[in-house]
Amino acid sequence: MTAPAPATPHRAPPRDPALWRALAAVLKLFWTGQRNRLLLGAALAAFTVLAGIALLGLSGWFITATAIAGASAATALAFDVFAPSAGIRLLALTRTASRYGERLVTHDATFAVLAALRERAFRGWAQPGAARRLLLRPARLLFRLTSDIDALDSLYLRILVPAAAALGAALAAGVALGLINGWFGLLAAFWLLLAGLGAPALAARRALAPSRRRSSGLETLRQRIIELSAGQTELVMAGRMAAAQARIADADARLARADDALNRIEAGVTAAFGVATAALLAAALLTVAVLAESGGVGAPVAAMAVLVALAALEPFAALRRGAMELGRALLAVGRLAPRLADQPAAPARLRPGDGKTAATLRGVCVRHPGAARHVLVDIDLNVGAGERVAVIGASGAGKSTLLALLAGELEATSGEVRNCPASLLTQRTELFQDTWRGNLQLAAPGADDAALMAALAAVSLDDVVRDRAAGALKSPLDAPLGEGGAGLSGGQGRRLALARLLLRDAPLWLLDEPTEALDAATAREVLGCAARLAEGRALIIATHLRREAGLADRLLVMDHGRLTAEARRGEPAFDVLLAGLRPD
Ligand SMILES: Nc1ncnc2c1ncn2[C@@H]1O[C@H](COP(=O)(O)OP(=O)(O)OP(=O)(O)O)[C@@H](O)[C@H]1O
Repeated sequence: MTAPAPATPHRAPPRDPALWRALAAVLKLFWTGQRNRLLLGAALAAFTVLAGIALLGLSGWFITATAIAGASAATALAFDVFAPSAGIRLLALTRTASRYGERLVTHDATFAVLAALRERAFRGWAQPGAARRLLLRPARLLFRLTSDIDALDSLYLRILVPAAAALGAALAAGVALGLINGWFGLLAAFWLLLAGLGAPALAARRALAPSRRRSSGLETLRQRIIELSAGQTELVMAGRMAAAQARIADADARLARADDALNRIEAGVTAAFGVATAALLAAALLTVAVLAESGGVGAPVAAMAVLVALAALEPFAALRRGAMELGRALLAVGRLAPRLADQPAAPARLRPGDGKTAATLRGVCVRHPGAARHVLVDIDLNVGAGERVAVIGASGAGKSTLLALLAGELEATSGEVRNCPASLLTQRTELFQDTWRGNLQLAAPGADDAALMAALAAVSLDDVVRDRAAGALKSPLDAPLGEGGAGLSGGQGRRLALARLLLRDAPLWLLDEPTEALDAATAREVLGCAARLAEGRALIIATHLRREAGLADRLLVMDHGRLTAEARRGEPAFDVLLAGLRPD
């Protein structure tokens, strides 16, 4: 079970220039990724809103004009009902079509951008340093990859698009009402912008803190629930179950408090829109009454003006949701931006080009990120092509770190590392709940079924997978594997890991305690398999076990991060060192 993680600290306040730079960088990714579709979506949204306002205005005018025209037979016969009703139908149809098109285009463009961002973020986290940090907090990685990226959809869908449509509405209403009376148009546009943008802006500002609290509260709640369900047994044994439940209840209560605060703000902004609408309605009625009194406008135009003013405020209400989600989106932007930036390419490893060397290290020191002291100190090492080397030494001496360095998972703090492409077999076999094919293709995404079956045959697992599939599936590789390789014996799991190594086809294999947890007979079988498959490759094995070190032609002794002794097969020291290792 992972150690309980503290609640995520709240990130920099929104005035932080770094946050605005990050926001600009994320918006730039939207812009460069899907510029045309994003613009088309915003244009369709603005058109939908304008068509809605025109529809309401024209309907008001038409109903009033028809009523007045119907007052006498002469005016009723002269009144043209066809042109306005055709206009109403046209507006209704185009509004429906453009709304449908807008939804399609904006969501399609947003999902395309988010999919690209998710891949970019994933690649960012797959960098050696970031991946190692996140492995300590896997629940956070999951949350960041899902919720944080999803939160970015509000930036375009719920903030930029409604804002563009609302501004278009204010402008169009201002011009339409200005044609009736200049001051009327100017003041209406001013009120629309002041109330329509002011209320959501105020709400967004007030909602920043609670929506950040909500987001981090949700992350903490998920993390604690995962910890509780993954570590139930340990918690019960340690008598800490009640405390773990209390921590979940506490996170839940914090989440509920943040939800309450957000609901209050949302209710407030809804009320503010109600007041702003009522004020606009009253002012518009008074204005048209005065204009009608002075003979400036007739009743149909007056009705149209009131409805246009009312309809123009409605698009601003759509900004309400964006305002509530701005805090969450900004928090996501702040957390994601460093991972979305173009990753500096890892310093190019120099590869030995002579065909005789698999790895050369000169004066190499390594320190783990955040650690105070070096784990590897002044390492000089030369491993020939096809050579088999075992690194032995006490637990914590730095053997796994040396392999991680050669695998490219860690960078040297100083010194020079040259090695040919390497594959690492870690101490734990990482197998996932997926098909056999999915588990194997992790090593070679492009490998076809024939190549995968050949790799399984090389480790004598082809019959096992055929038995599992029992002919019921299209391909034996479709057979499912349980989480952590559940359903496989320890030896089979290790052999499956060896098959993956084979699929990578690297000239240097790094084996970290390859048979540590296996019984002697299974270990011999796995080691025989590894020795056969590694033919022609260089092999570096980190081990405490005699049977594993016995594969090597040379033994290297590591002590507190330094290589302190070595012996080649045939030298008396080799047998002495081998004899000092743990027997089967
Ligand atoms: N990610 C890490 N961050 C900080 N320190 C680490 C990290 N990984 C390992 N260390 C430390 O580096 C030192 C060497 O660890 P390493 O795993 O390389 O030793 P090892 O010789 O392989 O041990 P073992 O035989 O038990 O596997 C240890 O003191 C360990 O605590």
